Amino acid sequence: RIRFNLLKKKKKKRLPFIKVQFEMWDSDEPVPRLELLKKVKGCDGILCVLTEKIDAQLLEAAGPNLKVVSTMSVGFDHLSLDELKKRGIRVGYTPDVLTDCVAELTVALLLATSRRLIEATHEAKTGGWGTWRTLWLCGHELANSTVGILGLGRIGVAIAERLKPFKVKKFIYTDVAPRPELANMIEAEYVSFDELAKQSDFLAVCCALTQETHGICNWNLFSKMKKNAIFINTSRGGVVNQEDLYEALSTGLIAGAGLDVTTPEPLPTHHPLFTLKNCVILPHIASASYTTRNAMSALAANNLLAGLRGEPMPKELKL
Ligand SMILES: O=C(O)[C@H](O)CO
Repeated sequence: RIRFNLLKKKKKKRLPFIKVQFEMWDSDEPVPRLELLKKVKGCDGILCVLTEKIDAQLLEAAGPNLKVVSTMSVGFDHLSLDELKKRGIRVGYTPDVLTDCVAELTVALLLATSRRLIEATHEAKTGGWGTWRTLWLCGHELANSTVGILGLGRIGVAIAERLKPFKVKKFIYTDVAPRPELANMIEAEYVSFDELAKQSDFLAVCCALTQETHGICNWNLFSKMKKNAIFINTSRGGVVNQEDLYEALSTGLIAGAGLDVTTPEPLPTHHPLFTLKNCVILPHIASASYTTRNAMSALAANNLLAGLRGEPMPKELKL
């Protein structure tokens, strides 16, 4: 629970001193919903992570004091933006500080998937490693490939910058409109959604989950992709139709998929995608480095405090 009082302004340029009373959920497990609904009552601000749904029900439970919601994430699909806007509640989020970390993990996942590293270590450990065989565990290489980016933002650029030294031949991207200022940084060509599907040897999904992108990676996309294509998703599980992805992977329509995000999370261990050798699934760890998580939490706290002071936030989401 957060209360704040403006005590005094010392000098003109100094930030006003605010006294904040807060209650912290001191566990790595999400706050049980009913408890959260009780605890937010009367709060002036909420700092949340992506497991908390900030929707009309929660905003009603918080009541009219609530002025700021600060999420420790770059993604904001867990926030009902319309409801927040309607109530004049400001929103902080954490872009930029996680870009390097997410791009690094995306490259790691791409290589683990395309060079079949998980399968390979499993074979080595469980007796599958026989004599050297010419086509055993062959994968697909980045050299001379075309890499497609679905949704070009800071993270897409950072991924391309890291992949370039692997001698990628061409970067292509699609988005709602061309983004020349970002595309020029990586010499990426703007193409249609269909061309992205047809041309990409590697396709990295980097778009935010919105009503427009929900389920956008479905049979329509997979059926146009190359047989050797590798599909990588480190954005949100909701952009993928998982039944269609399973079909595409199990029938050899595409070569492999690396997913850091799924629907739901955690993905139940009996889910069919876990049965596929050509699907590498990680438990949503793209931003999981100590440096990045510390930076995200500091930024989220500073967003919250700035919002409570009524000042511009370091990173405020335009509603
Ligand atoms: O939205 C985010 O910040 C990421 O998904 C967390 O890893």
